[in-house]
Amino acid sequence: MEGLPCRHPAASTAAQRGARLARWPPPPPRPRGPRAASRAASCAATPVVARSRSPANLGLPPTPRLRIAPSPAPARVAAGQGRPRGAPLVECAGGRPREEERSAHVGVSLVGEDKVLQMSSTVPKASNIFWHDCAVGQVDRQKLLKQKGCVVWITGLSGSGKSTLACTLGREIHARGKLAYVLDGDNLRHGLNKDLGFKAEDRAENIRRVGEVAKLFADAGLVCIASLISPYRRDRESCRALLSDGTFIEVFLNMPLELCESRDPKGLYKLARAGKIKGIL
Ligand SMILES: Nc1ncnc2c1ncn2[C@@H]1O[C@H](COP(=O)(O)OS(=O)(=O)O)[C@@H](OP(=O)(O)O)[C@H]1O
Ligand SMILES: Nc1ncnc2c1ncn2[C@@H]1O[C@H](COP(=O)(O)OP(=O)(O)O)[C@@H](O)[C@H]1O
Repeated sequence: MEGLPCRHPAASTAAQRGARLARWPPPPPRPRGPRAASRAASCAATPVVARSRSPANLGLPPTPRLRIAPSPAPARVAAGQGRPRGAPLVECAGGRPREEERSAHVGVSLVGEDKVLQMSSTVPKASNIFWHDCAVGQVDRQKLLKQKGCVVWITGLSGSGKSTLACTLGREIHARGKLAYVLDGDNLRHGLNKDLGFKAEDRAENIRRVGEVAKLFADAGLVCIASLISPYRRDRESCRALLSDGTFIEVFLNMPLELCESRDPKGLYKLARAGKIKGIL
C-alpha cells in the first residue's frame, strides 16, 4: 500500500538493505506468533492502548441488555460426566483455560470428554515460514474504527437461538455505528467448512478454523460474533487462548433440550429421533 511504511523486506529502502547486508549473515528470525507480532506493530506505530480486560469495555456506547426468554437457571455439567435429563450438553466456561487445555496449541494429545483427540491449532506443518510484521497493527485499526476488536462466541444446542441472537446483536452494534461481523456455523459449513461433518474430530476442526478466522476479524478491529453449537469446552478454550485477555466473550444459550426440540426449525431433532441422522447434540 502506497504511503504506508511496512517492515516487509521487499518494502525497505536501498540504504536499509545495505545496512542489513553489512550484518550478513543476519541473526535468525525469532519465532513469533500473531499476538506477539500485533503487539510489536502496535508499539512501533502508536502509544500502546490499554488492553480491554472487561467485556463491557469494547469502545461501544452502553447497550441496553438483551433479554432472551426463557432463561432457566444455568445447568453446569462437567466434561465427561453424564448430564441431567433435559440439560444441555454444553456449559459456560469462565476464566482462563486450564494448563492442559492451553497445551492444545503446541500439538499434544488431549484426553478429553470421550476420547483422545489430536489438536494442532497453531503449530504449522510447513517449515521455513516466518511471521511478517506490518507497520499498521490492531491498535491503529482500532483507532481508525473507534472501537475495539473482540470475539463474542455464542454456544448452545441447535434451536437454542444462537443465530437469532447473533443477528440481533450484529444489528444492534451496526445501529450504533460500529462494525460487527457474524460467523454462523450453518453458513460457514456452506463454504470454508463444507468438507467437515459432525464427528468430534470434525467439530473440533470446525471450531479451530472458525476460531482462527474470528481472531483475524478481531485483529482487524471488528466485533466478531461467532455462533456455533461448539459443544466441547476444550475446543472453545482453544479459541479463547488465541485471543488476548478479555477479548473472547463466551455466551452460553442455556436452553432446555425439550424447548429446542419443540422448536426444531430444521427438523433435525425429528430426523435424529427417527435414527436418520446421528450426533445431534
Ligand atoms: N448431527 C448433525 N447432523 C446434521 N446436521 C447437524 C448436526 N448437528 C448440527 N447440525 C446442523 O449444522 C449446523 C451447524 O452446526 P455447527 O457448525 O454450529 O456445529 S459444531 O459447532 O461443529 O458442533 C447446525 O446449526 P444450528 O441448528 O443453527 O445449531 C445444524 O443445523
Ligand atoms: N428468544 C427466543 N424466543 C422464542 N423463539 C426464539 C428465540 N430465539 C430464537 N427463537 C426461535 O427459535 C428457532 C431457532 O432459533 P435459531 O436462532 O435458528 O437457533 P440456532 O441458531 O441455535 O439453531 C427459530 O425459529 C427462532 O425464531
